[in-house]
Amino acid sequence: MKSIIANSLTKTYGKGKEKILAVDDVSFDVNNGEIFGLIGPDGAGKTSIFRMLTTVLLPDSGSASVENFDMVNDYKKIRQIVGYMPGKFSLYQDLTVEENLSFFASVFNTSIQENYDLIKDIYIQIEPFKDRKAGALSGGMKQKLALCCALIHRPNILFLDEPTTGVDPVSRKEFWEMLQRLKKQGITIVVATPYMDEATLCDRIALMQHGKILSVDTPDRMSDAYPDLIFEVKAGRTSSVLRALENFEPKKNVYAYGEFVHLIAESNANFSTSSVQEYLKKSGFTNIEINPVKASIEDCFIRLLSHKNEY
Ligand SMILES: Nc1ncnc2c1ncn2[C@@H]1O[C@H](COP(=O)(O)OP(=O)(O)OP(=O)(O)O)[C@@H](O)[C@H]1O
Repeated sequence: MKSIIANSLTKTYGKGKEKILAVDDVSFDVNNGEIFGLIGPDGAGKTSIFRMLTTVLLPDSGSASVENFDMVNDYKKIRQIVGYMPGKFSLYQDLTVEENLSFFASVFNTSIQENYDLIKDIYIQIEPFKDRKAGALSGGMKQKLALCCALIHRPNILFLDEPTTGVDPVSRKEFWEMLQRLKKQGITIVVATPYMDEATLCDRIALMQHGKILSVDTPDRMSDAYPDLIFEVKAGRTSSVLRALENFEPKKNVYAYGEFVHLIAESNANFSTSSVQEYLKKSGFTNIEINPVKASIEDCFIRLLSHKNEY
């Protein structure tokens, strides 16, 4: 069963020369009970898609249904069954943790007690600070409170817009563990994130850039379908290795990848790791490390950006 079906959603902002095409003919669907990730850099159009699907924003054209409710005609019904955690901290800074939660519960005619079992795992971690003003919480605690508020009316679908931006790595990991637990309770989760490493924690992902979806699939299938060879190369300073390999042939692409440089070659290219070794040695590099690696989602994304027309 589909939780969300989006058909050719398009959204522009502004007029004339100022006109921005934020969402460009986007279609995708989300299965019931899955964690679906919209992955893309700032400005890709993720928030605009979320705002349309949660009925905060009307599309210029296109349509969508959420749990079989039409985004325009049934917007009131959709608002009852979705939880939305916006990217920017949306809670009332001057209200305490408990007051924020009570407020969001009252908006949906429910109470903290009624749905406590759903948020318990998360709320328990911030309950010791329930009398603290939300504005005085750490980033990780704010995020947990915002998640509790988005869940307090027991939504069928949870929309999380960049929930881990500005959160430390330990809290990020804990957050994703919480999402897996919510998924087990049957909640469909749609999460927008600019972090490529979070893509592998989703069941399926859509890679986005400039308002367009470039590819939709499971993270595993996406990386298995990567058609080229990737070698990670290390030999001292990444920037120097990168500069040197930019002139190496036959290569298809080369870019910095953490402490490595990723060198891409066509699978049928006359390419050997020893020729790269030789080339780098001749260019004065020592301690050269070169290994074939499997494509990460970031590699897939970079490829899609440079080969848009092939897809
Ligand atoms: N209210 C608005 N008025 C004008 N332009 C807007 C408005 N909201 C978004 N945009 C523009 O639309 C494009 C898509 O923005 P959107 O917020 O949907 O992307 P995003 O992927 O969520 O990125 P971010 O993380 O930066 O919010 C961007 O170029 C943005 O500047």
